[in-house]
Amino acid sequence: MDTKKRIIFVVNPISGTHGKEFILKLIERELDQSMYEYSIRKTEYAGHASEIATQAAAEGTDIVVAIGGDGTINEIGRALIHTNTAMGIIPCGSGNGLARHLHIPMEPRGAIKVLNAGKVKAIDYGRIDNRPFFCTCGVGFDAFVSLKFADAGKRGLLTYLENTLHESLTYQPETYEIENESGTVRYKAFLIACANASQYGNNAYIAPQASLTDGMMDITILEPFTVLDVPSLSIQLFTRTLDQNSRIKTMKEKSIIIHREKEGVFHFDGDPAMGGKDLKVEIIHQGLQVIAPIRPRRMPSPPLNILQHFTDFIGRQPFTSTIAQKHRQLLMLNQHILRRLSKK
Ligand SMILES: Nc1ncnc2c1ncn2[C@@H]1O[C@H](COP(=O)(O)OP(=O)(O)OP(=O)(O)O)[C@@H](O)[C@H]1O
Repeated sequence: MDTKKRIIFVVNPISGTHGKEFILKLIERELDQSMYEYSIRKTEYAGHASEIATQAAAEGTDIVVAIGGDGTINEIGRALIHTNTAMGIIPCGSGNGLARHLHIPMEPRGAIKVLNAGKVKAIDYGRIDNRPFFCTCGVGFDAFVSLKFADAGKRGLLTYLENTLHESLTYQPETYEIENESGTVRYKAFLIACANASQYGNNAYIAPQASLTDGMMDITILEPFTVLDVPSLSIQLFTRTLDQNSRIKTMKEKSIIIHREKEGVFHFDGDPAMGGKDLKVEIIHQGLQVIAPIRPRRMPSPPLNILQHFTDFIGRQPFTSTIAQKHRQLLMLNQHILRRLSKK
């Protein structure tokens, strides 16, 4: 009887970085084929990764590996929750928040080694308005940016850049009420982030204390701020100390309801969706199996030089040959710059 485990690699050809053909060759060379038999599927449209993963789980596939970013991970993760199929990750997005939190190496060879080690770990996931998320979700400026970003393809790069940058400068904080078991608290906020993982991606730690296994979500509320707050907020975002800023309020909860003045956009793992005035956000403990490093590498000391960090980020963006890919990468880059702006 064949005792090899079955893996399906799901490639999102349009996600952030890395040439995907190179990764497919590496898989052939580096994956332990005495342990695994594998197949590869490429997504053809948004939502396709979810369909592939749902079918894989129904067929009893052992592991579905996302070759993409947090959007692809969301699609695959939500199809695998509460199944016996584990999710693996070869990080290929522009932010890679979940993979970074799990200490999965950013280089594909290292990520394949993690698959070969085959260590399965159960992690929590969240739901906002019944939509699963694995990294972060929220309302406010971030959700607004995710919506602008989703519309960008239809309206063209220049219009997108112009509108989003302009609106980021004039974005007005809104009033929200957060209801938990002990009552309701009102906040005026630029954004409210509900975090399962500690970061948005690119080591931007919106919820530095968040854990994927504590059954709780870390809520970060960014209250209105002035230009004088910008330097400390931006440094603290990248040095895992944002929770020390006086403009930031934090809570740890299993479940909350966000009440807002009107219906509108929220985001889940960076993708926008429209919702009503009241949004239930909750964490489900250990609902997803993931393949993660046996012993996470020690966390590096907090980076002190934010400029270096930003330069590293810019330097990591490859320039690919087709105009469409360049277009998309520019959009990605802009999205991440805006994400940074939104935390300042
Ligand atoms: N073949 C496809 N055509 C169009 N869209 C796709 C296709 N496959 C997947 N998608 C969508 O592409 C979006 C972006 O992918 P993903 O989030 O993985 O990359 P990223 O945005 O570069 O990474 P990150 O979220 O880490 O910044 C996802 O929301 C996914 O639904």
